[in-house]
Amino acid sequence: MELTEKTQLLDAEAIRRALTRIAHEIVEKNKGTDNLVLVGIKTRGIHLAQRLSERIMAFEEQQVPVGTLDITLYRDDLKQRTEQAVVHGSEIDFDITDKTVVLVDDVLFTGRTVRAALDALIDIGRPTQIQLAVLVDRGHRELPIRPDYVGKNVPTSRDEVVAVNLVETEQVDKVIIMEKANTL
Ligand SMILES: O=P(O)(O)OC[C@H]1O[C@H](OP(=O)(O)OP(=O)(O)O)[C@H](O)[C@@H]1O
Ligand SMILES: O=c1cc[nH]c(=O)[nH]1
Repeated sequence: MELTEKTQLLDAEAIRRALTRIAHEIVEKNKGTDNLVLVGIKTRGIHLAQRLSERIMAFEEQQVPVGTLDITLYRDDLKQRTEQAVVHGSEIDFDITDKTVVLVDDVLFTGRTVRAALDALIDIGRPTQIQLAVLVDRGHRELPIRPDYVGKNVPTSRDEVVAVNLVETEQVDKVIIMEKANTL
């Protein structure tokens, strides 16, 4: 499937400002950083969680731990085109029981990845609360999942793909909409 770049949604400055705002919102909503932990969803959610933790350290002088979850979507039924999310592993070397866990991902679409992440977290421990932070909410939810913190809400068509590029993975910070040239 060919993808072509259509529009740039966020540049590096806009991503920086959105993450700074979200970092402040997380601390404000939770009245500080006590019992707060961040868990990033592979791949880019991990880098965003690390950036949020660094931002919180800069203005609160508190270290918020960052864990990671590795979740992959696969299409299990070509006829129904249903996507399933599978957890491949986690690196959470702290106890999440009695903690407020902020899950972090780059894009929220159907919600299937987040649902798998919620299952994985509940298997690992008993958090007091789980919140969700995403850089882009592009709509088209298939499950009753909503984010608590959003960098940008972007109305999209199903045929588009939102691509988050980060310095850590693509050597540049930008968010673009890609259009599918043809669909199956
Ligand atoms: O709400 P959903 O429909 O589950 O879609 C959102 C997920 O899709 C993307 O991951 P992708 O599987 O493309 O992996 P990647 O981020 O490692 O490229 C994105 O990073 C989210 O994790
Ligand atoms: O557009 C989309 C949909 C799911 N995941 C992405 O990263 N982009």
